[in-house]
Amino acid sequence: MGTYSNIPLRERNIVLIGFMGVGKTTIGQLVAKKLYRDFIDVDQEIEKRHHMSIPAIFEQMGENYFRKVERELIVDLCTNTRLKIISLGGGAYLQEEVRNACLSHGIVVFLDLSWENWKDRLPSIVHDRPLLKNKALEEIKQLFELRKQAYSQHHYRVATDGLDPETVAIRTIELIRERNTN
Ligand SMILES: Nc1ncnc2c1ncn2[C@@H]1O[C@H](COP(=O)(O)OP(=O)(O)OP(=O)(O)O)[C@@H](O)[C@H]1O
Ligand SMILES: O=C(O)C1=C[C@@H](O)[C@@H](O)[C@H](O)C1
Ligand SMILES: [Mg+2]
Repeated sequence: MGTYSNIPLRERNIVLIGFMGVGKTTIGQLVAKKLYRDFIDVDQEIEKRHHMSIPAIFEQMGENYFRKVERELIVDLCTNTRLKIISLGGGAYLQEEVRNACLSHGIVVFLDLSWENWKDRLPSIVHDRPLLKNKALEEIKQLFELRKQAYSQHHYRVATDGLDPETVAIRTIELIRERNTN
């Protein structure tokens, strides 16, 4: 994986990727707290800037508009900030420009939850994820499988099945530390 940035490893943003509901927001907050770093959740940042919820943005402005705003924000954060913990929205990483910016300037961590475990989480997340609404489980599974290809482009992978958020956060930090100091 090419690295074209001259940002020192220890200063790079840590970027969490993975499917909707795997825990990017939850884990990102914990990692930031443990490392005494600022946390930025891209979905929350877009909601704040628009004074609107993600479902409302999708409904009133459309998904294409959301994707453009999401892409521009992430490229800006990757290029112009350091030392942050950044949680992406689940679909952001499907955009090539986003992948390139994150991989070049940041440390990309893929939170990997199996489909079997993920589907138990669906009832708790469906209400505010417009892409999950009114979809049959089989359709969601196809989306889950389809996106694996993009998520496979990462620096680190943390398998999260059966682990509570605290443990996932600790593993994430340990993994990055181990590799960066060896
Ligand atoms: N390791 C975990 N074990 C159990 N539940 C978890 C874990 N991580 C997150 N959750 C729960 O799963 C739900 C989704 O988590 P979260 O919002 O962090 O996902 P996300 O990856 O940020 O989703 P999105 O891509 O839509 O932003 C929340 O209810 C959260 O409490
Ligand atoms: O996976 C996706 O495409 C999305 C995930 C959420 O984080 C939000 O960014 C939005 O609901 C779209
Ligand atoms: Mg999130």
